[in-house]
Amino acid sequence: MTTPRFSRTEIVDTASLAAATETISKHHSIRQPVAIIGTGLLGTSIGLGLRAAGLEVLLTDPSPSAQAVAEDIGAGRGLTQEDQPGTVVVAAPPDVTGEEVIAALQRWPEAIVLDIASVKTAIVREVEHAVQTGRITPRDSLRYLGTHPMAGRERSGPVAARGELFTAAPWVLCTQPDTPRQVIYVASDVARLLGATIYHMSPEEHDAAVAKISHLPQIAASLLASRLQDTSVQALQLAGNGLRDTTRIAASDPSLWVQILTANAEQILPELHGMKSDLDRLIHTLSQPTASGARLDVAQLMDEGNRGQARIPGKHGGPAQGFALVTILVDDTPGALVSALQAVADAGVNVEDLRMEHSSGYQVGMLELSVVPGHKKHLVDSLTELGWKVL
Ligand SMILES: NC(=O)c1ccc[n+]([C@@H]2O[C@H](COP(=O)([O-])OP(=O)(O)OC[C@H]3O[C@@H](n4cnc5c(N)ncnc54)[C@H](O)[C@@H]3O)[C@@H](O)[C@H]2O)c1
Ligand SMILES: O=C(O)C(=O)C[C@]1(C(=O)O)C=C[C@@H](O)C=C1
Repeated sequence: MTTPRFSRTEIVDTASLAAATETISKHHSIRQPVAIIGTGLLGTSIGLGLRAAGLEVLLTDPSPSAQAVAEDIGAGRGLTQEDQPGTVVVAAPPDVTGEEVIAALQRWPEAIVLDIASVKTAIVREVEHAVQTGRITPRDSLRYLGTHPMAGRERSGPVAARGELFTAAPWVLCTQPDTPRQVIYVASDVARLLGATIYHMSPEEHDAAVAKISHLPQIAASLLASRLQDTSVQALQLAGNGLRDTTRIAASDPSLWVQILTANAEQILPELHGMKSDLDRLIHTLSQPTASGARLDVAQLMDEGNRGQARIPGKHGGPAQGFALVTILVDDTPGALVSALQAVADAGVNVEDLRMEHSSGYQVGMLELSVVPGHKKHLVDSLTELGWKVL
């Protein structure tokens, strides 16, 4: 069960397809109802997205309040003993996901069972072990497919859920050589209906990739933010975007990350050693900053960072697209943000990305919009004409 069928990564850019046709096809092969096991951030977001696509969704969570909130915000209705889901999505913490997958395969002998945990090899091994010990049959295990949506937030629980969380996000399907087509279709359709971009990888390829692009960034952000514990309030007041950009995910749930990092330790360790050697190099260089070659070495380190950063794909996949930034000063009053965005819409310009910055002590915010470079001048002119202050 561990040999990858896909030696290369296959990409089906469903988000671009959807954009081209302006609508995501609602036709799908998902067997209903869909049961979601675990109604935290991810489970509830999936429920909301599938409900919006018109699917029947059943919810269950050992925390009655998490389940009640998920039901109240419209992610589905409570699962009952009599229900026979056709598809099950396990959205529980990683260290109980394997057991929940096995329990679902046992309890609903016809259902296709997916999980969305952040690590994949450990869970595949648990399912294999359940086959070896006779808890489930090899045939049962074929109804399971491990998946991972590469979208989330630094907050947990159903209150933070959003049905649009997965729009244009990568969604990995850890397809195995013997995974039946029907199971792949169902998993693909779940991701596609939620607006995600599908990638096929083996569990091992997945875990190696996320060690670099998700787990190391989390560690770096946590270690960096940890330095702030003893930083004076006066110094923290000066914090600008640099600190905010590099520490957002340090607010993530520690119990989730304990599970992720320990489950993928084997893949993470080489990344940590690589980072340690870069740090050692910088410490060595900066301990004699005026020595011959020191400045060159620092410049090289920064340049290596530039090169790595430039390789991160942009919003639409592929090479990073350099959007132009337009910053508008917006009053900190109700409705001001809506008016600003309406003015942008009236100018006929699409917003590729946006963020809001507040300077402490001021009653104004800075609305930073990313737009296609060719549209920048027209947008700035239109907004200025309407009386908006564009920085
Ligand atoms: N948070 C992210 O950014 C993110 C992104 C992608 C994937 N994931 C994965 O999604 C899964 C859920 O993460 P989350 O962020 O939604 O966490 P969360 O803490 O918001 O929700 C987890 C939910 O699972 C419930 N739960 C605990 N034990 C359970 C069990 N045995 N059976 C069923 N439910 C159980 C909890 O009560 C809670 O409501 C994890 O496996 C995580 O690795 C998280
Ligand atoms: O954007 C965030 O807040 C995330 O934590 C998302 C993120 C990531 O991109 O690393 C974190 C862990 C998950 O397994 C998947 C996605």
